[in-house]
Amino acid sequence: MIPQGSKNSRRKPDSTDKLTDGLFSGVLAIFIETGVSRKRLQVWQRRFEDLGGTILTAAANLLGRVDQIIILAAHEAALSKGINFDRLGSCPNLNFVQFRWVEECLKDGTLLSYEPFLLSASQDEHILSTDDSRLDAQSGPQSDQLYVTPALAIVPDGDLRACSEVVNEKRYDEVSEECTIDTKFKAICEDDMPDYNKHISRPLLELSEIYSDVLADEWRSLTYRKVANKLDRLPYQILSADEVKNIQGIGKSMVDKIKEILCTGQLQKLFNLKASSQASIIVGGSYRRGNATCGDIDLLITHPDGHSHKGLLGRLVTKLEEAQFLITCPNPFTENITHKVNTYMGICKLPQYTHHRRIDIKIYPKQAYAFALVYFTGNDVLNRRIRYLAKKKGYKLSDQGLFLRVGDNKTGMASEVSIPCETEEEVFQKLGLPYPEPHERNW
Ligand SMILES: Nc1ccn([C@H]2C[C@H](O)[C@@H](COP(=O)(O)OP(=O)(O)OP(=O)(O)O)O2)c(=O)n1
Ligand SMILES: [Mn+2]
Repeated sequence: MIPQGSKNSRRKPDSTDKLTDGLFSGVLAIFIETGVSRKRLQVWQRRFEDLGGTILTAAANLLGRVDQIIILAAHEAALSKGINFDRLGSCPNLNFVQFRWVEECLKDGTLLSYEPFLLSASQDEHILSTDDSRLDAQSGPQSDQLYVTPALAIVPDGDLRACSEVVNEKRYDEVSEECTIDTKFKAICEDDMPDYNKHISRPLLELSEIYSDVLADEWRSLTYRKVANKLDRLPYQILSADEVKNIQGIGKSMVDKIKEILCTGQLQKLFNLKASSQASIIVGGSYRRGNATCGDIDLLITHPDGHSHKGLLGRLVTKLEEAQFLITCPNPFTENITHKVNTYMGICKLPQYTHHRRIDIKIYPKQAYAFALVYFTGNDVLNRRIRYLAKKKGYKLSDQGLFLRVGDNKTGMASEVSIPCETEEEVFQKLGLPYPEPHERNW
């Protein structure tokens, strides 16, 4: 539970306080579906969440966990549906507010006071339990039966008469003493919300990034990012996976992942993806041969799953440009469609250095990687020799593979399918050569 007054710099919004992105940031709400069209409800809910609000289900068990929550409903009668007041009962700032408040906030671009939009309700279980025959959702609660308890602070100062028809006079004083507009807004606006759930949201965000940057699965990436954002906005700490079931838009498989993070402190799926993804990267050329100086950087990349290398170069280059490592060139890509090799040829610079360096990044499919490694490790003299040797043996050797020549050697025609080699050792073996370590390839 968030102790009252433990948060610093909470502000009371005023009409000049224009908020946009985080308009509903830190606001926990339960939307009561009764008495409003599903479409309208969905529009409000989407806008509310997009602007930072968190929607909980009516079944949310928040006993002792939150100090501020609003119940949004079309009208007072709708409040009788589906709210478990036992579970919300210890929330000191529980407000019942018309949907119109959301609409007006959106129109105004500011977080408006609840005051003009407050609904009267009772948490008395005898009156508001869903199966209570005394409540009629169509005609609304009978006025003489509805009253407010101090814990349910819904009546604003100076507005006591407005509710006089439905509020038991005897309880009025208690209510007004405890409830002021200030307390209602106390927890809503926060300049710097503590990171209650970063330990859960961080691994989910990492998953989102891997899905987007490495696996090009934007849909999954978005799903994880959305859930991580929802958790970041919560003004309380999630202690059990059961609690996230009550947050709108978090499905069973996500609940399972959150449960795993809470129980084990990590996420096996993330661990596996990290272990298998950004691919296999080797710096080739003179660097790999161990030369003291290098003319450029030759990066060779593949992905072990055989297909995730596709589209990787674009995403990688974008990231490295964003990191200001790669210097954008006017036309940096050359794509060899026939052989499915992606090449970036450009310039790079580390932030702390003044010198720029030439860099080539080449991405190969897994089945060609061993041949590419041999070729781009070089040196060029060795390459010419082994190409010549391969030709004499009836093959054509390139960075793409080892192809059996067809017809007579002069035509240069070769099979389209390479002899499979997974490692450089195998390439040299197929050519009948002993394997030279990279540093032994300076011919
Ligand atoms: N005409 C060429 C050019 C290159 N290569 C192969 C062998 C090279 O070792 C490798 C990388 O090319 P580089 O031009 O980057 O050469 P190095 O990395 O060997 O040397 P440097 O330090 O000059 O970059 O590609 C080749 O076989 N024939
Ligand atoms: Mn080089």
